[in-house]
Amino acid sequence: MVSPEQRPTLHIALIAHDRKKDDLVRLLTAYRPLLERHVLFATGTTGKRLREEVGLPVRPFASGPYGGDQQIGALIACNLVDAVIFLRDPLTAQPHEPDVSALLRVADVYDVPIATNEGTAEVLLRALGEGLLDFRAVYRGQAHDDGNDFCRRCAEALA
Ligand SMILES: O=C(CO)COP(=O)(O)O
Repeated sequence: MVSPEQRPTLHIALIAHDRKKDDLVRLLTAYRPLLERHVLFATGTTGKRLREEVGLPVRPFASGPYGGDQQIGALIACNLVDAVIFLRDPLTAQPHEPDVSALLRVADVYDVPIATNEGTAEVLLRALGEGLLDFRAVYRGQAHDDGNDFCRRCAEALA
């Protein structure tokens, strides 16, 4: 039996569209002790709220409409993201819809567990707590393009 302290630190991306941000804040407040020991990053406005309202040490990326989804997608393409919680708003058109689709697509390319609604996010967080996502640490960093300097530098920056 592996104790929580022995478990690998995972890289988790956290994103929410505007009308889902309150839901994400509430959800992650409940799971804060679990998340604190992992490397967390988020799109700009989501990250600001998680830092200020939940107290999570979230690394900021650009705001979604300004390329934040693409930045996180680039990390996924380096296989540096182990799980994504992305509470999407399915009822509001987004100006950067192509970026959203691209993020979901690249997560599928790399088989990254991704939750796009609160129900699945709850399941993913419980799985994280049980160690069911630890296998991701084995795959992390195995980019399709070996010797990719961009990915190597990103990995160093996130370490
Ligand atoms: O738009 C987003 C995801 O597509 C989220 O971006 P923000 O966290 O900057 O609001």
